Amino acid sequence: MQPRNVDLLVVGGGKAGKSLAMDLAAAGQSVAMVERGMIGGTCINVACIPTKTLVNSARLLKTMRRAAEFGITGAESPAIDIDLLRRRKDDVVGTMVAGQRKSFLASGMDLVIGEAKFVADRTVEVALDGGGTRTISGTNVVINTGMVPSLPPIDGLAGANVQTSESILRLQELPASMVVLGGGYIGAEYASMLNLMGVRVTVVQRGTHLLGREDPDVAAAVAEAFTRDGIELRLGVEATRVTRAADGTVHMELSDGGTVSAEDILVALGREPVTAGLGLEKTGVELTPRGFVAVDQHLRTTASGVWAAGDVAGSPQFTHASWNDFRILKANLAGGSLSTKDRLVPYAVFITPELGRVGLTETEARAAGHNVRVARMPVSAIPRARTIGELDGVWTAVVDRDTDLILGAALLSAEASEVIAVVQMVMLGGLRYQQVRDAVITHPTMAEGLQLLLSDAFLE
Ligand SMILES: Cc1cc2nc3c(=O)[nH]c(=O)nc-3n(C[C@H](O)[C@H](O)[C@H](O)COP(=O)(O)OP(=O)(O)OC[C@H]3O[C@@H](n4cnc5c(N)ncnc54)[C@H](O)[C@@H]3O)c2cc1C
Ligand SMILES: NC(=O)c1ccc[n+]([C@@H]2O[C@H](COP(=O)([O-])OP(=O)(O)OC[C@H]3O[C@@H](n4cnc5c(N)ncnc54)[C@H](O)[C@@H]3O)[C@@H](O)[C@H]2O)c1
Repeated sequence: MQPRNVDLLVVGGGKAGKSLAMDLAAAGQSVAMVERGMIGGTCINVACIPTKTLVNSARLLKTMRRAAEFGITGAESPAIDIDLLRRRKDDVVGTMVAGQRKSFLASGMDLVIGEAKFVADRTVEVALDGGGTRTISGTNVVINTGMVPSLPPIDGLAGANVQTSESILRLQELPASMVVLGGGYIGAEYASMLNLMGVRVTVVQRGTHLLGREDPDVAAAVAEAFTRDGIELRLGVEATRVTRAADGTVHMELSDGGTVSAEDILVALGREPVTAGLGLEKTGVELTPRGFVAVDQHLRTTASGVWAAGDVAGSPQFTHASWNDFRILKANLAGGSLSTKDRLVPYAVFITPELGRVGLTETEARAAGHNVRVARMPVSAIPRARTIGELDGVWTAVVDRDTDLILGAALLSAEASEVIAVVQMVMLGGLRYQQVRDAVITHPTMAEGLQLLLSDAFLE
């Protein structure tokens, strides 16, 4: 049977792919999108949205425990009800998934639920969810298959019935203790959240500091906050062997000869691109040495008419980066030449207090040859932090001494995920740091703290 040919075939309904599919279908193009089951993609189903919903509950619990400090009595013994917690998370996710399905169908796209595999040039065969197969080809094809948790070959790990960032969302009971293997973004967010929920947490991290991509002083401030809140950190060590005893307890042997035991284990050792088994060689798409789809700065793969976007294309692993990939693809499919080069991609790590990041770290700025000034300020200096009783954290910014432009910032505090967007806009607008320092900013807000940070008191 001849494959059905469409103007656009999207393989994997991630942020970039689904946005493009809806957009072009609504504009009248023939579009098919193949998705193997997670309507709306990773972010909505098993990543950003459920985790941040849970983080919100964990923070609320923390605030309620401090109620008396804020002059409120009657909330002395708040507790997590895991069933209600899961129900709220499922409600938030379910509502968003339902909304997505509606939008997909309203756009006029052909939504194909099943597993796609390339069988020829720009052509996939789909093993349909309901049984049977369908073959579809596209004049243009976008690969947006994302990433999945990786389980490295650590002795015993595969047989230890471990939790990943996906399975942990289905927990029926909160364990009394948890070892979190990996101190990157996922490990740090879960460690922080579980600890607030009353789980005794130990983080095992190979690197000498948490959040390996951050400056050592920023990571040290995170480590200090974690330790103060009762999280145990085992830094600079690797897990060498993992076993789960008959009573369910997990035992981990470490490279320094130490051991850690806990009721459960979360593995957060990074994610791997979904490219194996996709049959990409059948359509002439090459991979990078690490298994990502190789793309140029316009998101073109090595095969004519085949594009890739999001995590699988090696874009920064954030939903907003994939969303920006959509904009680039949309322009380039129409003959434009938008590029991923030099784009400013901020992010926030939703630990408590949270870390907002944009631009260069101090280490990166110095390595790039900038003549650097560093601003560093305890969050307790910000009036708003006093009124909300959130004094933990430190803000840093890196300023170019020659141009007075802000090169980057790391804000560890309450509301840092919001304030970092202000810094991003300052950077995008090319404002000098003095223009922020001397502007009129609403009092008392956390954003106002940027003026203090960039004043003589804190800028070296
Ligand atoms: C626990 C966790 C928390 C996170 N928190 C945040 C956060 O707070 N903020 C943030 O910006 N980012 C966060 N991220 C990262 C973010 O989730 C990803 O960067 C983003 O979802 C990547 O989207 P994407 O467009 O690459 O594709 P994805 O959303 O990953 O979509 C890929 C889709 O392809 C489908 N697929 C794969 N193979 C096939 C196939 N063969 N056939 C058909 N369909 C297929 C999959 O089912 C999936 O739906 C988090 C990630 C994790 C794991
Ligand atoms: N808020 C957000 O935007 C957010 C939240 C979660 C995840 N994400 C995205 O998801 C991606 C994946 O997150 P992740 O945390 O799984 O990966 P990661 O790469 O950030 O962290 C993995 C960590 O595991 C450590 N590690 C590796 N092997 C080890 C070993 N054998 N023993 C001990 N430690 C070891 C590494 O040193 C690293 O710190 C991130 O890069 C991020 O872009 C984003």
